[in-house]
Amino acid sequence: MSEPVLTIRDLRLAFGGRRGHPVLHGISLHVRAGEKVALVGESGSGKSVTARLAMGLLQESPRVHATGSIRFDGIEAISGGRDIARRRGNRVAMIFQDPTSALNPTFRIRGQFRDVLRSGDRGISAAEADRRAEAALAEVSIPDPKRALDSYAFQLSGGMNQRVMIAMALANRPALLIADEPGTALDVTVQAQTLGLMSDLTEKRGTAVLLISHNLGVVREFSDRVYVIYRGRIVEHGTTAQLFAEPRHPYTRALLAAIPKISGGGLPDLPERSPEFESPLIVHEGCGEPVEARA
Ligand SMILES: Nc1ncnc2c1ncn2[C@@H]1O[C@H](COP(=O)(O)OP(=O)(O)OP(=O)(O)O)[C@@H](O)[C@H]1O
Repeated sequence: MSEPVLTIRDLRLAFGGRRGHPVLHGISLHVRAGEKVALVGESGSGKSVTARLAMGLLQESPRVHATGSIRFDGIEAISGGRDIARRRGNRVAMIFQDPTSALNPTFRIRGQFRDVLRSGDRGISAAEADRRAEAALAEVSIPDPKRALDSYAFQLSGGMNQRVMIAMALANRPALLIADEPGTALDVTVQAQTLGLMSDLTEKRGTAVLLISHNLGVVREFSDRVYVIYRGRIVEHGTTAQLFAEPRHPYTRALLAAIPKISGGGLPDLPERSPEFESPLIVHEGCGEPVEARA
């Protein structure tokens, strides 16, 4: 089995300092090279904060108290100091729920694309950056890449912006893409197209993906393995096949039992808390922590 590109161990997070509001209670997960892994759970369960910590986007805030370990290519992101983003370079990229607000409204796509490419290749000329940007946009089926490069995000549709964001995220060939509910801010058709595109491109390039989702239908289609998160704890993990065929945790069962009753596979209205949902973690066979992460 290949090495994990991302290994998260016993990740704990509180907002408002050490004695503040606890949000994560010891998350452990890993993503191996080329693997598609989903983190699924309802709103507020801690999916986005896990992704943001993995990207090094929360650590700097004085209100954030995080412990545990997030290792990416051997680089520690929790205790790694201020230059995490630089040292991690372009090996990890992220796409967000709402592409239009994730892109900078005051710069044309061309300038933003150049910045992204220059962060991966400092010596790249403007002409070469534009050539690569056009090729990247063509790859995500943008019909007129030159025109898209000359546009501002607000001049493009949500679906187009989503494609631009995928193209930018993959432009420097990251080893891992973290996708936080991509396209959920858009309509369902665009969301499905976005996932299809992301799936095709990452598969073609062998990019590992950590997909954050509340949508079990999407998870089933997209991922090889699934972690189910409930109120800041992983309650079950296994291969997608294992989890859907033989869900063992009461919370996972409750989620799955509700799928046919809801449109689009989103999470149903479950009771917010149930003593059953606090049952211990269940790990399916063959889905334990990687050996190298146990030490
Ligand atoms: N900056 C913040 N300050 C204080 N609390 C926060 C902050 N960001 C998130 N939280 C809290 O952390 C918890 C987890 O939030 P998170 O955004 O990770 O949930 P989520 O599972 O991604 O939900 P959603 O699907 O709605 O995005 C929530 O209770 C949220 O209120």
